[in-house]
Formats: sequence, structure tokens, C-alpha cells
Amino acid sequence: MKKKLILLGGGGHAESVIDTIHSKEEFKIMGILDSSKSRGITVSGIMVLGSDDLLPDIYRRGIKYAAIAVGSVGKPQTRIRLFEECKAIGFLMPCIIDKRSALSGDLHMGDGVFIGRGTSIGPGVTLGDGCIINSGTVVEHDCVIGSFAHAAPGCILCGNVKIGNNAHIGAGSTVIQNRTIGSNSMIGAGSLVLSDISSNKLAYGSPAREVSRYE
Ligand SMILES: CC(=O)SCCNC(=O)CCNC(=O)[C@H](O)C(C)(C)COP(=O)(O)OP(=O)(O)OC[C@H]1O[C@@H](n2cnc3c(N)ncnc32)[C@H](O)[C@@H]1OP(=O)(O)O
Repeated sequence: MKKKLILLGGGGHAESVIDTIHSKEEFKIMGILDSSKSRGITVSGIMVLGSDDLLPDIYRRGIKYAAIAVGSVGKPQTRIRLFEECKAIGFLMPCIIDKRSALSGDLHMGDGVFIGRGTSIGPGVTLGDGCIINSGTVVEHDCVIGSFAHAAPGCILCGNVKIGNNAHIGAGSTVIQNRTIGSNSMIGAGSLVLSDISSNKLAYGSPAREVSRYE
């Protein structure tokens, strides 16, 4: 029998999360919580039930799994807050992994990771809590991706790259092997990262340069 799961967030990223959940037979999505949407509307066929105030009641009614479907393009504080709220209530935060991804058997994951369609993840990789590996991204051997970091669609993270907590790697960026991106940093879309990027920096371009602080 499918496990019952509640989704938090009903925007664009939620559509991808729903599509990925539907690629497998593991979870039945019981509804969406999103205070910015009207109760009763549907997102990809799933009904919005109300806001996250309903979480304790939903847990008492026997739904024990939750997934954060709020997206982030840098600054993932809302994702972190909702993740912590769910954990405090007792929800289990499963990893949502698309059937159309290619994953090494030697993969280490925290809770609540999202791995989208068409991704490829090599051996010895570690993915922190709540991180997003978005559609078509390649994460090569021995990479370490921090908690709540987001590798946007179509990135290439070469071998042994380290991405700090909460960092965002913009769509279509490449990070060459053995480089480190510091926590909370933003790498602009289409960047080519040839050298380390410090924490709390906005960097972009080819080659990527640190442009300003990012906080
Ligand atoms: C499923 C999904 O959709 S997930 C979402 C995926 N999306 C992404 O990853 C987007 C990541 N965001 C970006 O790349 C953004 O452009 C950011 C965050 C780097 C910069 O955004 P802003 O601060 O709003 O910068 P803004 O658009 O005002 O541009 C400022 C300058 O930087 C330049 N610039 C901005 N982004 C980039 C970039 N990625 N590469 C090169 N130059 C850039 C602009 O051309 C502009 O230059 P100018 O001052 O000479 O005209």
C-alpha cells in the first residue's frame, strides 16, 4: 500500500515534486498546504487544503510523511523553517527521487532530499538534508552537497566538488573538479567555476568571479 504524504508548497517546484512522486508507486499525495493559495484549488491534480497551521492535525489524522515542495533560488530559509516544523511534529521526511534518474549504489543522503528527472549521481556522493538536485544535473563522484543547497537544472558538478549549506548553483553552471563553493553563496546561471568561491558571495560568469556579498 502507498504511504500517505502531505506536500508543503504549491508553486512551480511543487509541480516537479508531484511529477517525480508520480514516477514511482511509493507515496499517495493527500494534499498541499500553502497559505498563498486558495483552499480547494488544485495543483497538478492535488488539492490545496489550507496553510501549514494544519500540520499537527494532519499528523494526528495518520499522515506521517511530509515533503517540502517550496522551491528556492538562493536563500532557502522558508524550506528550512518548514522542514524543522515538520520534524518537530514528528513527520518523516523521505527523499523524493525520480524514477528517471541514474543513481550510484554508493550514495549517502540526509532527509528530505529532492532528486529530479534525468539527473545522474556518481559514487561516493553525499547529499545533505533538504538539498535539491534539479532536472538534468550531473553530480560526479565524491561530491559533497550541503544541506538545503540547490543545484538548479542542467548543472555539471565534476568530481570531488564541495557545495556549502544553502548555496545555489544557477541553472546550466559547471564547477570543475576539486573546487569548493562556500555556504550561502549564489552562483549565477550559466557560470563556469574554475576556482573556489567563498561563503556568502554572489559570483557569476565564465570564468565565474565573486561580484559582491550575498546575504
Ligand atoms: C526549475 C527552476 O527554474 S530553478 C531556478 C533556476 N534559476 C537560476 O538558477 C537563476 C539564478 N539567478 C541568476 O543567475 C541571477 O541572474 C543572479 C542571482 C545571478 C543575479 O540576479 P540579480 O541580482 O537580479 O542581477 P541582475 O539581473 O540585476 O543583473 C545584474 C548584472 O549582472 C549580470 N548578470 C546577472 N546574472 C548573470 C549571470 N548568470 N551571468 C552573467 N552575468 C549575469 C547582468 O547582466 C547585469 O549586468 P549589467 O549590470 O552589466 O547590466
